[in-house]
Parts: sequence; C-alpha cells; structure tokens
Amino acid sequence: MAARMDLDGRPIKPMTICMIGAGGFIGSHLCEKLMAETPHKVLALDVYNDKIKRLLEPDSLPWAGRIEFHRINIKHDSRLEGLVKMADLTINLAAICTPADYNTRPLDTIYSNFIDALPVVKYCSENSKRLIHFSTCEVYGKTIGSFLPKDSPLRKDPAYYVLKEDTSPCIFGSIEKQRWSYACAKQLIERLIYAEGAESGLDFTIVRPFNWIGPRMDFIPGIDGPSEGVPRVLACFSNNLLRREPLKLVDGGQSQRTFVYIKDAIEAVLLMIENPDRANGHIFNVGNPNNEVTVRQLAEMMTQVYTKVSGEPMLQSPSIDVSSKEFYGEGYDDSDKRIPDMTIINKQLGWNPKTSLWDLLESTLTYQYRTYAEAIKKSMAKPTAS
Ligand SMILES: NC(=O)c1ccc[n+]([C@@H]2O[C@H](COP(=O)([O-])OP(=O)(O)OC[C@H]3O[C@@H](n4cnc5c(N)ncnc54)[C@H](O)[C@@H]3O)[C@@H](O)[C@H]2O)c1
Ligand SMILES: O=c1ccn([C@@H]2O[C@H](COP(=O)(O)OP(=O)(O)O[C@H]3OC[C@@H](O)[C@H](O)[C@H]3O)[C@@H](O)[C@H]2O)c(=O)[nH]1
Repeated sequence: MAARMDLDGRPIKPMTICMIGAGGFIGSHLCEKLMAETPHKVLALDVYNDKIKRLLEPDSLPWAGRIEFHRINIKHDSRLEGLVKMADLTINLAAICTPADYNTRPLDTIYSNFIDALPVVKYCSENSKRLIHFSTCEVYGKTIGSFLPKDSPLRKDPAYYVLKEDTSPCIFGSIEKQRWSYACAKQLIERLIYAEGAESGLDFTIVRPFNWIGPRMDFIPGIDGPSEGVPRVLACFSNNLLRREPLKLVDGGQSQRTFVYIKDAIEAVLLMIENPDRANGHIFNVGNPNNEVTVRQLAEMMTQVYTKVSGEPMLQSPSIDVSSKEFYGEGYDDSDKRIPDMTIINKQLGWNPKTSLWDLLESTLTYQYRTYAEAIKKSMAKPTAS
C-alpha cells in the first residue's frame, strides 16, 4: 500500500485505534473502511460483533492481524484502561441511541451516554491519548424558530434554524419530556470533554452526526432483533415496506431531518483520524444540508424507491398517522428541524457530502431487500400458535 498523505502533504504513520462500539452501525462501516483503505490497526470493542464478523474471519483476509475483537462491556471491565493505553487514538461510539429508549429507559440512557463514557475520557486524559467522541445533533434540541409564532416571517430566516457548533444554543423540553435524557447526557459529556481539553490538555474531537443512514443500521424486528423492538426511522420504514404494512407517521410526520449517506460520513471521520492537527479541539457537525425532508416526504420517497427495487406494487394506503404517545409512550418529544451548518468541517477538513437522498435510499433499500425479503416471507408464512 502506497504511503497515505494527510491534508498538509505529510505521510500518515500507521496507528492503533481503540474503537469502542465497533460492532454497531457506524463502527462496522468505520472498521470496513480502515481495513480496506488504510494500514491502521483496530482494537474493536463491543458486546456484539455480528456486523463486523465478515472482517474478523477467516485468517486469510488481507487485513488479518490488523483487527482484533474484544468482547467487552465498558460498564464493568478492567481491561478497558489497558486497551486505551495500547492505542494511539480512542474512538468512543458506545451508546444507547434509539429514541424509543430515551423516554422508556431514561436511566439506562443517561448511564450509557454519560456515566459509562466517564472512564473512557479519564483514561485518555490521564494517559495523554487522543479521543474522538461521538455525540449527536440532538444536543441542539429544538430550533429557536420553533418558538416563534407559526406565521412569523423569521421562521424562514436561516439564523433561526441552521445549527452551528459554536453559536447555537441547546434547547430541550421539560424534565417530564424524558426524550431529552439522551441529548442532555450527551451535552454533559461534551462539556466534560471540552473541560478536560481546557484544564488538562486532552486532545479531543467531538462528532455530532446528523442522521447518518445506510446498510446495517439497527435491526429488522423479528428477524435480527426483538419483535417488539422499535429501531430508528430507516429500519422502522424498511420493516413496514418488507412486510407490506403502511408506514407509521408519528404525529403526522411533520418533523424535518437531513439524512447523510453513511459512506459519505465515514469519509469525514477518516479525515479526522488522519489529520489530528486540524481536528483536535474541534466539534464537528457531520451531515448533508441538501438532503432535507419531512418524515412524511421520507416515507413517500422510501415507498417509491422500494417499489422500484423490489418490483412489488405500492399499497393503496402506503402510510398511516399514529400519535407519539401510542408509538413511543409517555414523555416523547421531538426535534422539529435539523440543518447542519458546514462551515467548520469545510474549513478544517475540506469535507463535503456527495450522495443525494434518492441515491442513498436506492442503495440502502436494495441492501435491505436482498438481506431481509426472503427471511420476512418465511417468517410471515409460518403458522402462528393459537
Ligand atoms: N447513526 C446516527 O445517525 C447517529 C446520530 C447521532 C449520534 N450517533 C452516535 O454515534 C454513536 C454510534 O451510533 P450507531 O448509529 O453506530 O449506533 P449503534 O447502536 O449501532 O452502535 C453502538 C454500539 O455500541 C455498543 N455498546 C453500547 N454500550 C456498550 C457498552 N457498555 N460496552 C460495549 N459496547 C457497547 C453497542 O453494542 C453497539 O454495537 C453513538 O454514540 C450515537 O449516539 C449516531
Ligand atoms: O416508524 C417511525 C419511526 C420514526 N418516526 C419519526 O421519524 C423521525 C426520525 O426518527 P429516528 O428514529 O430516526 O430518530 P431521530 O432523528 O429523532 O433521533 C436520532 O437522531 C440522532 C441520534 O442521536 C440518534 O440516532 C437518534 O436520537 C422522528 O420524528 C420520529 O418521530 C416516524 O414517524 N415513524
């Protein structure tokens, strides 16, 4: 492999990366990229490894020896510090990060996103190791614009809704709205990391992903996850499409999101990994401001794309409305609109997303169809016990 150059034209030295949560959606794509395109070594930590199994065996793979899986729950495992010490860089992806959990399992959510991340920050700080920590766009909460009167012309002014790392406030709902337990825990760990940087000289980068989506995201209920489980929207809608059920629009599907293709976003993370001088001390929004839709529009687009990739006809009523209380339970609330400002990541790393929403849905739904259609048909054909 020819020597890789950083953005300033210097050769990049191979490094060892301790990746916590490597078995998840983002982790699996990041491991894949690091193995296929770089000489770096990965210590992959997670409680599961199904999504990276293909990278771990057999021994004949070209990257054999560069990726090592450690089945570790970071809540209680004394091996964590040793692994952080062995690495040049730690990337922490571990978290409970599905909205269905925020209001129904708020304690687990807060522990996972704040308490369990504390030792990771401490070990990096004490051992002078670099940390890339995964936060979330949810730390912005609701937009300022959402508090303006419905007919206010200011709602159209980007100053009231575009989310900027260094100037936007974090606006959450009341404490009974337990949805915000996740965002609040993520905000506090960001503040702690920032303080470690300021007071102890920790070299850190904080990533705020804006709805990264693609293959291997979450699970399909009843196939590779619990039947009653509620994953994030991509997997919920994929599941409905595969089962030929109407897509459920929570509270009318009026919330807006910008979706970025996982493969574009992973390019941004690789730039952070390999350009520490440009990434350290920064918080980066990583999203695609050009891919904004309401959840209702997302449902319509996914229905059209799925019809194309599966060859199956569309349902007469492709979606239905459900209340958030019915779908998520008490204490749910929502972010109204999420457009990332891209100035900082553009200036520091020259990164831009490339893939349109239609194209990313086409490749993702082709994957979903190939991976799950057969298994779903079989499971639906099984007689149910009476
Ligand atoms: N996907 C997105 O669009 C998105 C958006 C915003 C923030 N994020 C953040 O990015 C990170 C990764 O997200 P993802 O989408 O890959 O989620 P994911 O759930 O697929 O991955 C998280 C992984 O962490 C592991 N994990 C959790 N607790 C652990 C523990 N105690 N010990 C060991 N492993 C543990 C899980 O088993 C899982 O494999 C999270 O911190 C999440 O909050 C993701
Ligand atoms: O079946 C569904 C699922 C979800 N939705 C809606 O779709 C929107 C997006 O829902 P997602 O499950 O993808 O999650 P959100 O975008 O709200 O939050 C996510 O954002 C960033 C990360 O930190 C987390 O991955 C997650 O919190 C929400 O408005 C939700 O109410 C539906 O209308 N129907």
